[in-house]
Amino acid sequence: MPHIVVEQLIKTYRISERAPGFAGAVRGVLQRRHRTVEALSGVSFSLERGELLGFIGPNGAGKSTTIKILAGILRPDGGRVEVSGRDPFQDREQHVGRIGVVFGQRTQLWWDLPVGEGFDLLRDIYRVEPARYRRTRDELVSLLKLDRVLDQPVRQLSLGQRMRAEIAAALLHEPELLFLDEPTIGLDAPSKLAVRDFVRRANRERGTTVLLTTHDMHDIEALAERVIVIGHGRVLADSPVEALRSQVLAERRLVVDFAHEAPTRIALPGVAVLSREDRSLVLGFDPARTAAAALIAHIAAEHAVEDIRLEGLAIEEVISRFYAMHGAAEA
Ligand SMILES: Nc1ncnc2c1ncn2[C@@H]1O[C@H](COP(=O)(O)OP(=O)(O)OP(=O)(O)O)[C@@H](O)[C@H]1O
Repeated sequence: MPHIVVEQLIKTYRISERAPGFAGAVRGVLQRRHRTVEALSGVSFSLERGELLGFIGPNGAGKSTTIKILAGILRPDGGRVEVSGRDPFQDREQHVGRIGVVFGQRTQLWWDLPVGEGFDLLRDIYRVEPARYRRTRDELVSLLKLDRVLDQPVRQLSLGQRMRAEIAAALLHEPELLFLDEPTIGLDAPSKLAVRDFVRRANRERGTTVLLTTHDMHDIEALAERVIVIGHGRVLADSPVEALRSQVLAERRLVVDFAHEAPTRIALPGVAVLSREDRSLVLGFDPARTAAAALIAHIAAEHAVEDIRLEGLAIEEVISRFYAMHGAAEA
């Protein structure tokens, strides 16, 4: 049985509107006007135990709404959602004990309490058995390098320290499923690496299922094998990261540095010179017409070559092209 099953999920928000100015305020009191925003318009996917899924999409696509539904915080207006065979909203009490949630923009710790005391409170809330709690806490404190901040109130922590504390807090009760909503937002490079490394280990070593949303495509490249792209409340793609790359870019690039002046053309089907400098060429080629290996073999047989490398588009470029292709970004 999959860990998460989501079928045709629908969620609409009602927003009250009022006309500007005093008259608008008065009219608003007498007669409320509402507008609806369809955040999810039929989202379907499933996730197996132990998977690490990148859940991406432009601003306003519906990612956080989906996570809130999966976490049992929001009730969907339509469709089916099951996590470990349970309805997250209906079975909230059992559900919260099995999941961990990190919202990068919000804290689940107590602002004025020292980090260590916040952890102890979570132990009580989740009713974690004391010996087990100590073991898990000590492990998390050491892996996430939190020993020096345990006595500090959360409000005094740097963003990187706070995020590491948040991740530890979400894992103290050893959840089998972890939702990470923008866990690396605003972090410096070493902190990002530390968070990524930790998430990878939790997934590989403990088998924790992870659903990760992020705008940082390096997170995706470093962690996710599979991505779901959502836009305008719908799933636009659900595929391995590599497949997405080739879906966006049929053409691939080969850069060749020659030991002599670069030729002006390479006479093979589907191969074009994209740019040329005295000793180097950038070639675009369609791998369906000429495979990379055949192209490289052809060039090496005909010319003295100093260096040759295949170039893919950076994942960031792949995703932004994908959003553009599907008109996924907000207008
Ligand atoms: N509490 C709310 N009340 C009204 N509208 C909301 C609420 N929460 C989200 N929305 C709207 O629902 C849509 C989806 O929002 P959601 O936060 O799920 O997107 P997201 O993909 O997480 O975006 P981002 O990348 O900007 O965080 C947006 O149009 C948003 O304005």
